[in-house]
Amino acid sequence: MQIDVGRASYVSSTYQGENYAQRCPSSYRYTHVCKLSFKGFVCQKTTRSSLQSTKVLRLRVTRNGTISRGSTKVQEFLCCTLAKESEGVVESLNYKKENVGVLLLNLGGPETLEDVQPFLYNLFADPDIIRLPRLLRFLQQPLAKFISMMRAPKSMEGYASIGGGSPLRRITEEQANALRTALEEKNMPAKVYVGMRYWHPFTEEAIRKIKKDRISKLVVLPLYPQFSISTSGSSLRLLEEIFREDEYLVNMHHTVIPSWYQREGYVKSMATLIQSELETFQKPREVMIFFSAHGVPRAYVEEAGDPYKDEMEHCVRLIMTELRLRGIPNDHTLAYQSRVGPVEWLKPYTDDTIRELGRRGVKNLLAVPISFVSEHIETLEEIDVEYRELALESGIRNWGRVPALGCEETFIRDLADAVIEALPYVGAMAVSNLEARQSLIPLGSVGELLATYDTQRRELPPPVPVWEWGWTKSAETWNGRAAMLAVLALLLLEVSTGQGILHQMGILPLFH
Ligand SMILES: C=CC1=C(C)c2cc3[nH]c(cc4nc(cc5[nH]c(cc1n2)c(C)c5CCC(=O)O)C(CCC(=O)O)=C4C)c(C)c3C=C
Ligand SMILES: [Fe+2]
Repeated sequence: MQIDVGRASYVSSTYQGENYAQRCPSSYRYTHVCKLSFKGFVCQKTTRSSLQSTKVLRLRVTRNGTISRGSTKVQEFLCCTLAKESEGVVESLNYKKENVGVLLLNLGGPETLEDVQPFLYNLFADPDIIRLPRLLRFLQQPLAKFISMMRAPKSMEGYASIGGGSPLRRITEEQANALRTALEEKNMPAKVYVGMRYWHPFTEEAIRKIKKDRISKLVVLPLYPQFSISTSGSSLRLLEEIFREDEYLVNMHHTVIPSWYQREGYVKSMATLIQSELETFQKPREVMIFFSAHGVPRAYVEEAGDPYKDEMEHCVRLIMTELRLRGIPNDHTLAYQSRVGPVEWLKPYTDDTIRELGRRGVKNLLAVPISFVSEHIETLEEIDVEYRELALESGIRNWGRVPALGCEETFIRDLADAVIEALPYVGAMAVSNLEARQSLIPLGSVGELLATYDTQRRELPPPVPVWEWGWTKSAETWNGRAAMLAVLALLLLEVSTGQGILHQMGILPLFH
């Protein structure tokens, strides 16, 4: 028996009737367990690509060793598996060389203070951030201009305090380089591209490079561990639009890794960072582990079906389980930070929780930013400055913060494994693979993935106010809504009459 990938002799001598899982090194068993039985020429591949789900794929192997279903994917899967498992043993892999690319998607951030307002404009012009009723969609851009101008001074203050710009581009590019090296070390040479949603290098720039390099297989990897409509979802929607309009891209095989917080490498690297930061406290056992996730408006979860909250809670459980296995029994809390505007965001809020923990007599707090893998304004300013100050005022004596993962080795190596494991699925999901639907958000093509959630694209309350005043939360909410209506009415009037303050400021004509 022989399969025409990998080293034929290796395949024939070891796979016959044998439980492949028994031959895998233990570290490897977590990611792939392959059971190949050639009796009756059925090949069964069991993939545990995450701690969460076990996937089983049955395939027919013909008498001459070729696989009758999904042959290319499986051949490549076996190839990667063989190459990985028997590193140094396999000398030649005679499968067709593909031009593999990895596209890292991220938010992007202003690099200078002048960039802040146009960056905010791009963010608020995103219909996945401000979703207007169909009839008012024509107002998206003028509204984005208006809100970005209102918010820019406050945001600029924040960016000024962290050195005049966001470190996101630099860190993401370092991560891309590290991932390329890790893939090379795993015998899977690939080009790695960075595509930002709201600032340079924009997704469109990355796509231009991908086309120029004639990439034939693309793995799309949003750099958000957990999936949200407002982050990965928005980036993927943009990507889908770009793909749909381009003949080359429509035909290029691709797959998406929608969320990966459940991967062993991520969970373990987070646990290691927490463990080492705990050791900096005088009494590590008494420290409250305080997970602070970026919030989203509640309506995203409750009305549009955003899996973000579920994934976040699951993520925290996995990290805590890993810490317990390491003999770290500390208490922990999860709260949501960075809310903007008068609508309700996911609760509990980070600031309220810090005050509450202070009231309950907690004296040692270790903040763990959990929704993002690089340092950014919300770790460097909001957590390190604002929340630290609030914690000390609330009676917490010792404060610590876990650094973002950045280019941490185990993490990057695991991302490389995620890419390698995704490759067999490239181009495969258009056939509505049942196996892929087992996970919360399935691995799949952009189009199919977007169809699995938020199908109706319901209108959502705008998460940001266009104006804020008032003393109480409820007054703020109603003021916000009233102001929103007033501004919309003004905008409507301006658009219909061609006269008004925005025209005088030179804003509206830009969008005509
Ligand atoms: C998982 C992470 C993030 C989610 C979810 C998210 C949702 C979300 N954000 C805004 C509004 C703003 N976000 C801003 C910056 C920003 N957001 C994230 C991550 C998530 N956002 C990051 C990493 C950054 C920082 C980038 C950097 O430059 O370092 C900003 C700009 C900064 C500011 O003015 O506060 C805004 C505004 C909304 C409305 C939203 C969900 C609907
Ligand atoms: Fe944000």
